[in-house]
Amino acid sequence: MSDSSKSGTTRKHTALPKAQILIEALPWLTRHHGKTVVIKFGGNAMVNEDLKAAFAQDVVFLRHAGLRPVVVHGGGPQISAALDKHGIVSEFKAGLRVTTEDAMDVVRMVLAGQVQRELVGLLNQHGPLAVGLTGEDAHTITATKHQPEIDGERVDIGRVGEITDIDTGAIEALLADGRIPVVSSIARSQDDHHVYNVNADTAAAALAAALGAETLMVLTDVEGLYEDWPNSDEVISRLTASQLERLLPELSAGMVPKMEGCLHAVRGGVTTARVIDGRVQHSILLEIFTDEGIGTMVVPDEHEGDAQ
Ligand SMILES: Nc1ncnc2c1ncn2[C@@H]1O[C@H](COP(=O)(O)OP(=O)(O)O)[C@@H](O)[C@H]1O
Ligand SMILES: CC(=O)N[C@@H](CCC(=O)OP(=O)(O)O)C(=O)O
Repeated sequence: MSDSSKSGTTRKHTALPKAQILIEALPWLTRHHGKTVVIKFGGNAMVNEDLKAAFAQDVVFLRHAGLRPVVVHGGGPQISAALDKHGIVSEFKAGLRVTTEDAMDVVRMVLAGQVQRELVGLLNQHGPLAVGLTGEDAHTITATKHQPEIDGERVDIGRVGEITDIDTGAIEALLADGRIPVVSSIARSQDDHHVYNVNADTAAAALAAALGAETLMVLTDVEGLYEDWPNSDEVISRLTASQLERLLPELSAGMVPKMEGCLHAVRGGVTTARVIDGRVQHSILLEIFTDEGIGTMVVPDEHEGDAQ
């Protein structure tokens, strides 16, 4: 045997650890293959360009790994900044933006014309994958006027919508074509010819349930649901739907639509709903392909113990 072939058999394969990392993902790849994952990217998690680019990489990775990712995006801080420029003061009631007719135009401009376009652009740096739409398109999200109850009274908060119907046709067609739908949380109106502003967590949860998604993943700017916020940063790692239901009345601010959404999703057939820290680079991959599940996971009561 020549010296050169001998050295070939003993050559150190420096890339071997990479192969091991890839093969460790095999059980997760098998489990999630062909499954729909709805990922909500919150405006507060879009804190810098690197994170947004890593988010896009993760979503494209999921798509190439055989999953069917659907992105629903928020943009609360971006809307507030734009309203400020227009001299419109932002006000929230029951965790929802009071949306006048003028504010609605700005909301639509920012979500559909700015945030959605940016995410579509980032995803499409990896190929002709992402297609942006709003709930208005092809009747994807229909809503009626939402009047939340505050201290026992119905309150008018303007053009804020309560979802009455989801038509998954356009999203299903895009998924079947191998595309990544990127959905802005604006609904067509059931009542008139205008549109409604819908909280993006609520829209993502409703879409996840209607699509029969396996997972709803909500990326935000905290590690998950804190047990005793704001007094402690102890994260609740796992909750059943019933446990969450009991906890809901105690929750405040941005966590209300998120956790109501998670509950709606798992009660609507989604296997797991997770709130995870969007400030951690590649948090989506960590969550889907490793044991190191981070954040808060909500599971249906009957699946307690077997969802991962
Ligand atoms: N129990 C809780 N655990 C974690 N965060 C909470 C809790 N209650 C309220 N919050 C607040 O909710 C915020 C996340 O909601 P929100 O600001 O709407 O984010 P996003 O733009 O991602 O939708 C957190 O930054 C935190 O200030
Ligand atoms: C009715 C309502 O409150 N709509 C939200 C829609 C955007 C959103 O939900 O963005 P985040 O996910 O970043 O919070 C708003 O106007 O801020």
